[in-house]
Amino acid sequence: MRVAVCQLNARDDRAANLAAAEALLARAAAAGADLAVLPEYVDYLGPAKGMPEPESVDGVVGEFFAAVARRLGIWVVAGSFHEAGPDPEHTWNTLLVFDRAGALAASYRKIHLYDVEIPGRVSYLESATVTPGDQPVVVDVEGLRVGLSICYDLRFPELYRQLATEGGAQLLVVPAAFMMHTGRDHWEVLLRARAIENQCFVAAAGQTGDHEPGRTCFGRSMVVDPWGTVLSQVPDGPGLAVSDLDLDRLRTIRAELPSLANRRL
Ligand SMILES: NC(=O)CCC(=O)C(=O)O
Repeated sequence: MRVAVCQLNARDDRAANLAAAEALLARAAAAGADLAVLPEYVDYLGPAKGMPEPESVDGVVGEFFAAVARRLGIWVVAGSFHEAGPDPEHTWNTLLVFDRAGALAASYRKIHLYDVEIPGRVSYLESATVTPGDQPVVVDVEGLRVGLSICYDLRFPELYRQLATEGGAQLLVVPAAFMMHTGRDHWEVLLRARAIENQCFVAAAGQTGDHEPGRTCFGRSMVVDPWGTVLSQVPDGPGLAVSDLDLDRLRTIRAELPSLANRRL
């Protein structure tokens, strides 16, 4: 299984963001990727007042990525967009997974919302406009068990432990818009920790650069193996990284260092 992580600089122009995402997916397909992961808020990352109307999973964003997955013949993790819910004041932050035929294989609503106040650095209250999801999701991608998550979820190891143990995940995907201020020190450490402690591959696709005043994302999208080794990484700016997932290596690591099996709590 070959995986691509696509790093974007989405802004306040949805058509341009979708076109940029499609171009990266085309490059991923040309590089032989079976599965490509896109960042959180792939279609729009700009001021609230210009935000497109929230929509259902078969709205503009869903239809767009279904068609691209079908045309390119690859699996696409389109993470994420503002899904409309019953509460007009709140959306869900939802990731969609499309198979090679463009069929919706799974969806996941971000469980942990980014409510953080770091004076002078970060001020964000995601729960003011987003309703948390409550369902961990693992999807079967041609025999590979893939656990789904979004950005701030990364700080909550109990979610990933559940994906790996109860869900049998072998790959953990993390579409993100991780902030520059926290990303510098935490992003890679957290990704490698989730990979090591759950003995899973991790494919993390982030937004990069400036999006709107006060919002700069760290980028550094990467693929990590179950030993915690970074297999590939995207440098600053939009782009992609591609890695092959060696499932024999995962099985060897789990057999030789059986920390998942040795759990006592
Ligand atoms: N969009 C997010 O969830 C941001 C998470 C983040 O930057 C962090 O430090 O955590």
